[in-house]
Amino acid sequence: MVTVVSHPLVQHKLSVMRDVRTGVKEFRELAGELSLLLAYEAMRDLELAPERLSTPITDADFPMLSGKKLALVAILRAGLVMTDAITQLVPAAKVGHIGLYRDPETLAPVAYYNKLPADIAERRVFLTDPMLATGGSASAAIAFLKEAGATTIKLMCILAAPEGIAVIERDHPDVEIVVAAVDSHLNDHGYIVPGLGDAGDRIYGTK
Ligand SMILES: O=P(O)(O)OC[C@H]1O[C@H](OP(=O)(O)OP(=O)(O)O)[C@H](O)[C@@H]1O
Ligand SMILES: O=c1cc[nH]c(=O)[nH]1
Ligand SMILES: [Mg+2]
Repeated sequence: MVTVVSHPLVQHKLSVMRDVRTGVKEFRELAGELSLLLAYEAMRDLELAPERLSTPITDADFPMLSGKKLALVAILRAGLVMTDAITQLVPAAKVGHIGLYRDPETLAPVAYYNKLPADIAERRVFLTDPMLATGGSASAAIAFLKEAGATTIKLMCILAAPEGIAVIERDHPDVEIVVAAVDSHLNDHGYIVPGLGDAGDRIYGTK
């Protein structure tokens, strides 16, 4: 299942990120802001349970988060800016990191790091990566999470290509995707068109 967050604030911020004139500082800030808005949508179905509390006026039952605890997992590098932002909303969430880069020739994901919370199997996982292009990186990351025992996984991306969505739906039909926009297609180098360029390079200023 794919949820496209069509809220005007999300769409405006994404358009500014796409603009080639947007510099590193603003791009990184916008990626963080968009991540909060995507998380608001992705976490819409978190469970609540009534808890007895005292206001200054009286005692009553009020909704508090219940159910599985949360884990945020970043696909390095670019997913890091998303988990960093989202911890503002859910400070008790544990954070995992999966290091993957895409081989520029084959476009296949290459794994170089993997550090997940020990109790990942008991947590609801929100996997972050700004870009879902061929889907190879996200599919490999989800496979790592499942090997580690995770059963409830949502993938949060800023931008996706139809090709990447199709790969996740094929490899991991149980994983929901929350994204700000789905673009037209991939170019011959595996970049999303019209896209926003290389997210990692634009976040960290490495090009
Ligand atoms: O869907 P895919 O075709 O796998 O492409 C998407 C991946 O490419 C980018 O990472 P990149 O390989 O550039 O690594 P980086 O974040 O370290 O720059 C992006 O952040 C995704 O992880
Ligand atoms: O368009 C793309 C595709 C993969 N990775 C990116 O950062 N951008
Ligand atoms: Mg990159």
